Amino acid sequence: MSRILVVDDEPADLNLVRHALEKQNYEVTTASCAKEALRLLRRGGVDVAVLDVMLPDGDGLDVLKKIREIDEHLPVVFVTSGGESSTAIRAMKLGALDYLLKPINVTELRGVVGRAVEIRKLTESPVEINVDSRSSDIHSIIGRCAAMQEVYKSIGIVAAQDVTVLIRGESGTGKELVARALYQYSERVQGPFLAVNCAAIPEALLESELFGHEKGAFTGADRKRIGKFEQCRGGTLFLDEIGDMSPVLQSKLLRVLQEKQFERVGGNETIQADVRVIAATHQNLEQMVSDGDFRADLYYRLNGFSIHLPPLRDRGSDLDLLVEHFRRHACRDLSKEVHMVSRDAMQVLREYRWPGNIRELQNAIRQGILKTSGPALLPDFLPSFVFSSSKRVAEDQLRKSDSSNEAECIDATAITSADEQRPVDEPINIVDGIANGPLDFDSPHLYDDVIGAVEQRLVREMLKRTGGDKVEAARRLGINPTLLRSHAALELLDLAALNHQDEEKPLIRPGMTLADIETEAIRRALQECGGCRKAAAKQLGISTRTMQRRVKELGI
Ligand SMILES: Nc1ncnc2c1ncn2[C@@H]1O[C@H](COP(=O)(O)OP(=O)(O)OP(=O)(O)O)[C@@H](O)[C@H]1O
Repeated sequence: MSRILVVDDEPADLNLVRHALEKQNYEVTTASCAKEALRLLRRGGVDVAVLDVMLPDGDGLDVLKKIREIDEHLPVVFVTSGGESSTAIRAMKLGALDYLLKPINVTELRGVVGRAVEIRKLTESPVEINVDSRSSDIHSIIGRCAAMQEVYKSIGIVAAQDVTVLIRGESGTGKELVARALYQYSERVQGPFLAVNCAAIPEALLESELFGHEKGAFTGADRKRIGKFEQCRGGTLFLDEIGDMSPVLQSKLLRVLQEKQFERVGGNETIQADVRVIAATHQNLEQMVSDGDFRADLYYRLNGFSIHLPPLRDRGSDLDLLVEHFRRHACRDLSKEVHMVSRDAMQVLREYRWPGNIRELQNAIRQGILKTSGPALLPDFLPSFVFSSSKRVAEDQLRKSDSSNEAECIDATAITSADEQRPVDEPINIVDGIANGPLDFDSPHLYDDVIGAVEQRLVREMLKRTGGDKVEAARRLGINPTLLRSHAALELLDLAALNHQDEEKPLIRPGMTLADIETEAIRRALQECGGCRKAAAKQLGISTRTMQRRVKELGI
């Protein structure tokens, strides 16, 4: 139950507010002066304060400043008689949530306090962070970083207002989740919430999907169809990937937003739209406007209130919370008992850049849990793209592979010391001494082991000849890194250095599945195209819609 502190030195007003709020099932605490109010606030547990602007021992501005020292985010609602409104307005500029005029209108009071309570919930306990709670919902928004606190505040401010909201952020940052939160905390919560992904529906069908069509409107329109704007009457329509909307549809959407009217495709009847639109995009709409790909007037209309979701790599220790959240849910869904993520695996997860953000993290944890047989998720169980991008783990692996190679019959380093003594230009038989014992023809890794060992020897030899110049060594070897089999050879050449020189980075690495390779290809194309799916799709020779679908399916 939310606790409201009401402070007023006039007993009649104090009682009026107290009764009005108690009827709403709030727990109400009262005080008649600033000193008493601050004492109660210091004790904690207050969710919202409703304060008279003029108290016998201080005015609203002073009290607000002191409140802020105690509780930075406490929603404060001022109550004022007409004469002190300027103080109340100044207090709002200092961060008070709202102010009410005396005589108090109870409905208004309840509305403002209700909103304040929601904001408090969203900002102070916005997420399920009790990792042991079995009841926690997979759809909870998890995160405590400052940027996410801003998101919660924005949700609190705008959710209950019937305005269009634009949610921006890279793919997989939780835009749909936020849209649902906006809906959930809105007045329209009794109405439907419908979502349309503008990039996933073929252009020709999208208009009819949104606005419906009359029978015979076009070939194949054998019956009248009700579109989402009509279905969603009284509710909230989430238009995802708004940047992919065609110019014709952009105009039609603008009209709905401005005039709240539209016609079905092929129809004359004007239909009233009682729908709140929440739009989302990962695209740079400003750039699209200046390129002429997105209508400026629609952009301004949508951008009236926007919420920006930070990429996962900027969320600091929220990653740990999210990992824990997804571990628990994956275990529950897959009936696995993986009690923890090992420290090394956490390190790998922290070092990865997460271009696919939270969706990618969720999938990585799920895949890891699937592969884990013991009680702890270890780095080896993480998808290869996460694992192999961690430098520290790569070094560990190199050490491991070096030490295990020493013990095994296939040995890339067997004649290294002899090589050191040999003049640089003396001919060498690179396979000599590679196998220092009988080969295990039953080994499933025999090919990789033998070829990998030869590679290592070859790379070492070339590095010697180029005086350690890795880029030159790769060039002279004519190496296509995608074909290298041995991790140690890759490390010797220091792919990071090669990439830095704009050399090709291996797209295909040993152990990758087809899905891994596709994921990697899409991720790179996106990176090269600055996150623009359209351009990346073009680069890969697939349609934007296929790109859209694969990004979701592969959890990029
Ligand atoms: N803060 C968060 N806490 C917990 N789960 C989250 C959070 N943000 C996103 N997720 C989860 O990550 C996945 C992707 O989120 P969502 O679909 O909302 O992202 P999106 O930004 O809309 O992606 P896209 O741009 O690709 O449509 C979902 O499974 C969602 O539940």
